[in-house]
Amino acid sequence: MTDYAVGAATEIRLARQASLLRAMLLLAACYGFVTGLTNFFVFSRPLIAAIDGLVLAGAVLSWLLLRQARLLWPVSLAVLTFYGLLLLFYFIASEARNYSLVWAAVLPPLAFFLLGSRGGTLFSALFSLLVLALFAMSYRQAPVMPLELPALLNLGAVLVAHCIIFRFSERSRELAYAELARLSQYDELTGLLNRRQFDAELRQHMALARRRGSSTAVLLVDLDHFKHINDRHGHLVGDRVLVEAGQCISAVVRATDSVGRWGGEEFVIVCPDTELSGASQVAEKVRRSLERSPLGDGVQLSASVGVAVDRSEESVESLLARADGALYRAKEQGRNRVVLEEVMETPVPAC
Ligand SMILES: Nc1nc2c(ncn2[C@@H]2O[C@H](COP(=O)(O)OP(=O)(O)OP(=O)(O)O)[C@@H](O)[C@H]2O)c(=O)[nH]1
Repeated sequence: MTDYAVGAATEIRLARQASLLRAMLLLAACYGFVTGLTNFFVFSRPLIAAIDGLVLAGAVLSWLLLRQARLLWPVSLAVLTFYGLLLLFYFIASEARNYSLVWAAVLPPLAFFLLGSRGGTLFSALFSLLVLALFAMSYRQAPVMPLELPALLNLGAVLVAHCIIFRFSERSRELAYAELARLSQYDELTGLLNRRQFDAELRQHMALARRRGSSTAVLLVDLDHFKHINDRHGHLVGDRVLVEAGQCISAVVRATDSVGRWGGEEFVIVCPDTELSGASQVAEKVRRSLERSPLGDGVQLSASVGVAVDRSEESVESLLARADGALYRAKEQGRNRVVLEEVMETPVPAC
């Protein structure tokens, strides 16, 4: 995805995480309120009612903290840890007389969604180990543990299955997201930046250059008579020529320059901190390198290059349009050449 798209997708994910966490906190608050009143007034168990009160208080406090978006991750971790430990304590305090431990199965999916695959795995593994340790200890102190062994084994197995399923699902989501990000930034055939991403990088280079008082050069490179190559050698060879032309261009420019595929048989290069004279040398280097190297199993080709350098307060579109104008003249003048933008004469003030 472009930086903008990646940012937007991340915002959506964070908003969804916050929504789920709020829904869970609401559930915990209602549960704490209802069971607290029931345990206090109906069953006369003030200790258990006090734990219910903690469930309610934890939910309200976390809800308030969540109003600050930057606290989402720490609040998520704190909520999972707090309720995980409270759950185990509740189970022990109620002498395992209720089914509160089934809530243990809710924590791993929540942890994977809120903390990602790595954080979710770590949290769920630690929590599952704690639950298993509790089983083991309770069984050594029988008859404190009234739940039957098969029920406990089933719960343990559900916890492990949840860890596997939700880790798999979260990893799949993360991999799909990374692949979408790659596809939306790079050209599928050549692996160079695509037009949108190149545009975003050019915008950034120009803004930085403006702050530093330097200039940014743009070079548009168009392979000459590419249609003939396709017609004579076929589209597969044409594709290979495009891939190798991209590699050839990337090999001769600086690591700080960015190379993109502008579309079809046209490439674009941005050279930060570069004046017109420097850009003209880069363009000549690119042109000569493409002319010298037979590409796609021996296809000889040439390229025309148009060069422009940004002017103060100029837009990306206008800079690219001037580079395109220079490229158009290179084609008109017979191809296989570098043409620089027409430098505007500074008007001489009238005496
Ligand atoms: N193999 C292949 N060909 C492509 C691709 N994209 C565009 N082309 C071809 O590139 C050719 C461009 O043709 P023109 O725009 O006429 O340009 P040209 O033949 O290079 O001529 P000049 O630019 O005027 O020198 C067309 O035949 C397109 O089909 C691609 O991804 N793969």
